[in-house]
Amino acid sequence: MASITFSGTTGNFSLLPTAAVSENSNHIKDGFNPLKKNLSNTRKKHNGRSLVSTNVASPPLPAITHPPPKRESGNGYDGSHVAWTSVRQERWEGELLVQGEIPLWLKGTYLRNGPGLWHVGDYNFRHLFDGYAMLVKLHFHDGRLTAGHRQIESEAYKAAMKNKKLCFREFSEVPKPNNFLSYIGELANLFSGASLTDNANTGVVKLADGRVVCLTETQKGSIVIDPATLETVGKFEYSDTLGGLIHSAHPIVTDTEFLTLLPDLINPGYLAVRMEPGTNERKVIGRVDCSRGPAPGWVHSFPVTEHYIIVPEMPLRYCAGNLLKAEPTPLYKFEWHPDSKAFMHVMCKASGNIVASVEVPLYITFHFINAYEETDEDGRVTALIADCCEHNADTTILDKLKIQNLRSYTGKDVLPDAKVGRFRIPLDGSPYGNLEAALDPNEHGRGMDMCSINPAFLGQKYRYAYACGAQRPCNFPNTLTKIDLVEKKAKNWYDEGAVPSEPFFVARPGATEEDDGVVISMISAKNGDGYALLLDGSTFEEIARAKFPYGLPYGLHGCWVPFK
Ligand SMILES: CC1=C(/C=C/C(C)=C/C=C/C(C)=C/C=C/C=C(C)/C=C/C=O)C(C)(C)CCC1
Ligand SMILES: [Fe+2]
Repeated sequence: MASITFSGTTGNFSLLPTAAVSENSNHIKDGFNPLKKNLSNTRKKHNGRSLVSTNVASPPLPAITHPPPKRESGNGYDGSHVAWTSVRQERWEGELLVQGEIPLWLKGTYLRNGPGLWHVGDYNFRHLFDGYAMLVKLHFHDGRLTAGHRQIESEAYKAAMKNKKLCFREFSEVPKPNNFLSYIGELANLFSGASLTDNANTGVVKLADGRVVCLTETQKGSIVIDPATLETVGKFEYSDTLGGLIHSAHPIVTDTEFLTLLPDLINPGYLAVRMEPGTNERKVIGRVDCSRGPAPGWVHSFPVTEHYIIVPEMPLRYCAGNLLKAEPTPLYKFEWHPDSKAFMHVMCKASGNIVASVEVPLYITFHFINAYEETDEDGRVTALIADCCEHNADTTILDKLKIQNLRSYTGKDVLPDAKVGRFRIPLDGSPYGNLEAALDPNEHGRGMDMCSINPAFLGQKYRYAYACGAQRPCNFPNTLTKIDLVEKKAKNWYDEGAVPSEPFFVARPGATEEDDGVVISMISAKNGDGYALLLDGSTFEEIARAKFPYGLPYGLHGCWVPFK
């Protein structure tokens, strides 16, 4: 009888395949079945029920595995932390044993998207953002937790699995042409967008009409999934004729609309567009022209206030030349143009008119946290405040996120400093805006990214943000941090050697305080474990955790699908 162990290159990686209770269960080496370990270790009474980690709810599934790449491949892989180790199984589902108490009001599914597979065959990808998208779900019901993961079946992923090689252009990876003719064909495909990836590995949003869409920065990488099964339903096809190839990876999604920005690489600028629930048609609200620089700035996310869309224009700009290159450049598809300056543009949501375009200090941000309007005593809006995770205008963060750098941590403090950058954008016609730290960055170890807020405070004056900070030395943000923007203080959660993913706030139904709710994160632990963690949104103390039967790779952004 064939037996496959999943002992990985880390030596501490264990994975309970979905096939554990299926006809494929012979694929698990007896002494290595973590289900057995769980059964013996974790039969406990909880809320009067006997809880064991079991996957009996899962239907028999094919055991599609992703064998780890050979160590000898010579491109930097040393398998040092489970956060940066590809998941071995295409999918899994099961109930987790919960330590602590999950509040009974927490009913629904937390979904987290992110790269989960960083190799095809023996070829290792170079950058964190190259990995093939993997969804993780945590389904909370009656104080219990059913979890799972599944690869998103994008064209890029399916083609790589079928042909055992990279077939589409990813963030830093480009497929190797077989010959000169195919190179020419490849260039043509690039202009049409055909060779760009649809690997939707960045975020996941629940639209007001109930559809759940995974996203990346290519428009074609908008993929509808089923939040219960994590199955790939199909492409989200935009029915309009706006064209373009890329968009912001972080649309603003509310009960009434979906707003996003489409950078225009031909006539440098941005289109702000709106899509109504139940439709696939984006309509133009307005346009911002870039007055300086050869191309628009990278726009991974953007903030909104009640009445305005803020269009950030960073000096880290898209670069058509770099898009065409076969090998990654130091700044990938982008270029740093400090001479072209940095701007914040303000567009009226209702009219599409630009009401301010101010020059601001140079900055680098991927993630805006929130924004709101400042008013005078007559209720007139005098300025906008926009907060972001700001990397001190230093582009080196992109390099630090190379997989090889993440995997080869030596204990030295190499994470570049970051802060909560607070922009003040005057609406009185002044040409300049300010950018300052909203609190002393030492409060959060000078690490700052992957943020969430109470969604009821979107576009409103707010007090709390949840993000990943740093406890130094480190090479990656390693704390969960609650930022109090009024007291200018941070409270940090830390587990030595652990890599936590974005803390996601879910408000308690009926809450009247901004921080009344829970914060969900998934942790890739030092010993190779993976666990879901629940912190109290107010005290920031742990209230529950639940261990997966396998280690979790790092993930990016999540969303909440409430139980109906
Ligand atoms: C595939 C193409 C592109 C893809 C761009 C992608 C996938 C961008 C993803 C960006 C992400 C996930 C940014 C996250 C930042 C997180 C940070 C800084 C965390 C820091 C921690 O300290 C384009 C580049 C759009 C070009 C076309 C092809
Ligand atoms: Fe992001």
